[in-house]
Order: sequence, then C-alpha cells, then structure tokens
Amino acid sequence: MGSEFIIGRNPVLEAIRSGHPINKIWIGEGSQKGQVNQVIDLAKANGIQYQFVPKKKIESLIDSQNHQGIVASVAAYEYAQLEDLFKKAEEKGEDPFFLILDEIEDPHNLGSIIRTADASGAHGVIIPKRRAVGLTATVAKASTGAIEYVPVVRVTNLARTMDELKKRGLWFAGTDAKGDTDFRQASFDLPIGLVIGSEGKGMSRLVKEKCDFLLSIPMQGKVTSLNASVAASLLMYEVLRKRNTIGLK
Ligand SMILES: C[S@@+](CC[C@H](N)C(=O)[O-])C[C@H]1O[C@@H](n2cnc3c(N)ncnc32)[C@H](O)[C@@H]1O
Repeated sequence: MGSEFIIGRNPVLEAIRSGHPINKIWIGEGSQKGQVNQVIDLAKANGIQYQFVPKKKIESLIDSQNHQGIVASVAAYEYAQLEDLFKKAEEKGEDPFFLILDEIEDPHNLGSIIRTADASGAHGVIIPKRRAVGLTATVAKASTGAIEYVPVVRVTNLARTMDELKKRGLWFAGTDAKGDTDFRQASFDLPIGLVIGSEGKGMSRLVKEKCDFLLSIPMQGKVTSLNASVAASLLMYEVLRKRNTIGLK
C-alpha cells in the first residue's frame, strides 16, 4: 500500500481520530501548543510514533511552508465501493444523496466539496478514474479531515455508473448555469445524484444526457458561472434545506 503526507493540525487530528493508519508524525520544534498538544496526546494514547524536528526538516519532507508545524505520513487513502454509499444512507434512514463529480481537476475544489459533503450530510462522492484528481495529500488538507468520513468511489465510466444507479432508484440532477430549473424550485425528497461539472468544460455531453433534470443557480452579475465547489456547496445545502426541518441537526 502506498503512503501520503497529510499536512496541518486539523487533517492530522482527524486522521488519528478516525483510526486512519499513520506511520509517523513530525512536529516542528516550538510548535507545541493548543491543537498540537492535542495531537501529541492522541498520538501517545494510540501508540503512534512522533518526533520533534526543526521546521526545515518538515519543509524538506513536503516541499511547502504551509504546514502549521505538523506533518504525518499515512497510508494512502482508500476508495470506497458504491455499496458503502448505499449503506451509509440506509444507516441514517435517508434517501440516498450522492455527488457525482464529472472530471474535477483542482485538488482544492475536490477537498472543499468533500468538506461540504460531510457538513451537509451527503452519503458519498463518485469520481471518474481518468482526467480527474484523486485522493491526494492536497485534497486531504483542503477537506480539513472530512476525507476520513466521506466515502469516495472511483469508477471507470461515469455515464455507465449513472445507468447502474438509475436501476437502483436514483434520479440525477445535473447542474449548469444555463439549466432550465432554478435550484430553489427543485424537490429532493427522492434518491438523488447531484452532478457537478468540471472547472473548464462543465458536464460532458454523455453525462448531461443521463440527467433527469438540469438545475441552475441564478447568476445576476456579469460572470457566467460559479466556481465548481461553491456551486456544489450551494446545491448540497439546498438538498439539506429541503430535506431537514429547521432545528433538527
Ligand atoms: C466553473 S463551472 C463550469 C463552467 C463551464 N465553462 C460551463 O460552461 O459549464 C463548474 C461547474 O460548477 C457548477 N456550476 C457553476 N455555476 C453554476 C450555476 N450558476 N448554476 C448551476 N451550476 C453551476 C456546474 O456543475 C458546472 O459544471
């Protein structure tokens, strides 16, 4: 199994808390305060090896200065199976709510989408194997640890997977600034797959054709689209808003 570095206090804390296998943690000298102490306590409690090193050592490991004095080498992130997503929905007694990402390439966008997926109660994310970013250290950091809790499935062919999911009762909501239905009018009281297009091209033709309806977020200014992760966040929270009574957590 390969390994990855995860960088920063929150991602390392979440990795330990979730039980993700950790090889070693390096802590920058002089960083022993607040959340770093929490990391040390948890590492001790879980028998994880850690070492204090000059900050330069950390920078040489990860080739970055944005590490908050902490970096861990962990087992590479594993992908889930479609079945895991259905299981998560079933455990929560909810209609499936999956995200389908059609060739998202920017790791910050993927991390941010995973973070909001966790917060808004989505049951998992589906990405294609080709022409898309996978679960990397940068994605883990941008997700601030949510990568540990949101199952991500990688499939060979998104359009084919959508066909398979349709047979299992899912309806697909495509998203496009030129879509014909204002997202505030959509109802989400059915098993739903929310499809987000790539940063450059939006949804591919084949994936778009598989969608049952096309939602748009109003654009009142001069630019023609939102950032993919911003659009995904608004749409995920609309699903939560429609499905959950206010006051219920
Ligand atoms: C940066 S946009 C893609 C722009 C691309 N040039 C296009 O024409 O579709 C990335 C993705 O974010 C979502 N998105 C962005 N703005 C949106 C909007 N106003 N309404 C619905 N979805 C939007 C869509 O999923 C879109 O494919």
